[in-house]
Amino acid sequence: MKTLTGKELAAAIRAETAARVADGPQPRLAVVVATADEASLWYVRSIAKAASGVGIACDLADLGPGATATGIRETLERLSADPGVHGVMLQTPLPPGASAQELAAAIDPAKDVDGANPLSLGRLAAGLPAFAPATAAAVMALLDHYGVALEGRRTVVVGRSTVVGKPLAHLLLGRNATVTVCHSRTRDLAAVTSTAEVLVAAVGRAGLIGAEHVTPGAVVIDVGTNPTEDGGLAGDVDSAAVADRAGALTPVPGGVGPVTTALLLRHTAQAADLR
Ligand SMILES: NC(=O)C1=CN([C@@H]2O[C@H](COP(=O)(O)OP(=O)(O)OC[C@H]3O[C@@H](n4cnc5c(N)ncnc54)[C@H](OP(=O)(O)O)[C@@H]3O)[C@@H](O)[C@H]2O)C=CC1
Ligand SMILES: Nc1nc(=O)c2c([nH]1)NC[C@@H]1CN(c3ccc(C(=O)N[C@@H](CCC(=O)O)C(=O)O)cc3)C=[N+]21
Repeated sequence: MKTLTGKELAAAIRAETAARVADGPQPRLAVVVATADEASLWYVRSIAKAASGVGIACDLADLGPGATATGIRETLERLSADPGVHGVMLQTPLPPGASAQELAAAIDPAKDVDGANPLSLGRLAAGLPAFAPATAAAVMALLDHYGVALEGRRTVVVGRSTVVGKPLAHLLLGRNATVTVCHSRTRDLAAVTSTAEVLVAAVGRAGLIGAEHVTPGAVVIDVGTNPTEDGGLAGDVDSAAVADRAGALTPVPGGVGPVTTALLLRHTAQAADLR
């Protein structure tokens, strides 16, 4: 089995972004946070660090876990109207009573670098230019980087969230793949995923995908980032179990994650250019 690492691809995307940024005025990304979730805060810190590495300014608007939907909306509206800000991202999870889907409508689509505004998803579905959620874009970038053919091929996405599964299904359709989307109500998951030549797991359950879910030779992309008891990170795929069956697998950590962060920054540089 081949291991499809994301670190080199992420480094190449960051280098390309840094070169692009060096030519013009400094792009600015604003990240709105309203959570104490440790995994989420880790991601925010890694965005800030990577941004500074490529010459993008990163502002954190930390409203805290007690933030209200109104407070979050007003912050998103203010940042959307601020000509000095080029990218706006609303980090999830949000406090109870605040809906990411509803609030994301307050992000100017021109600054929606994580593709969270429903308008961005609609444009993506219609085949119009739009920012895709960085994670969905990262899956496509990894498939392209490793030369995985998509046209006409059977692809199965496990997970239908607005951040990953749904936008990814549209991106795959746009490349003429044959796409099946599974979720928690799917009957006999293994029977469906076994049809996949390309299988993407975006669920959030460590080790859900085992040998019985994978057909021999399949390319498997693991989006899951599940915290383990020892402070580590596990994917949705039981990598030891599928090692003898999969043709290729992305590792966790070191697979989709680093590419996601790099693409969020590329999107921010693009948003600054397009202004
Ligand atoms: N590396 C990265 O850049 C990123 C990683 N992630 C990770 O990806 C994973 C998914 O994230 P996200 O999409 O936000 O998660 P959500 O919880 O929003 O969605 C999970 C999806 O999985 C489905 N699901 C849950 N249990 C099962 C099951 N037993 N069988 C089949 N489907 C199931 C759900 O179905 P239903 O709709 O029916 O509830 C839902 O569609 C998480 O581990 C997250 O941490 C997320 C974003 C970025
Ligand atoms: N609006 C929104 N968009 C997101 O994209 C989003 C979000 N909210 N909320 C939280 C999740 C989680 N997420 C990760 C991204 C990168 C890594 C990543 O790079 N992880 C490293 C390892 C980290 C470690 O070792 O702890 C890796 O996979 O190599 C992880 C997790 C994006 N998310």
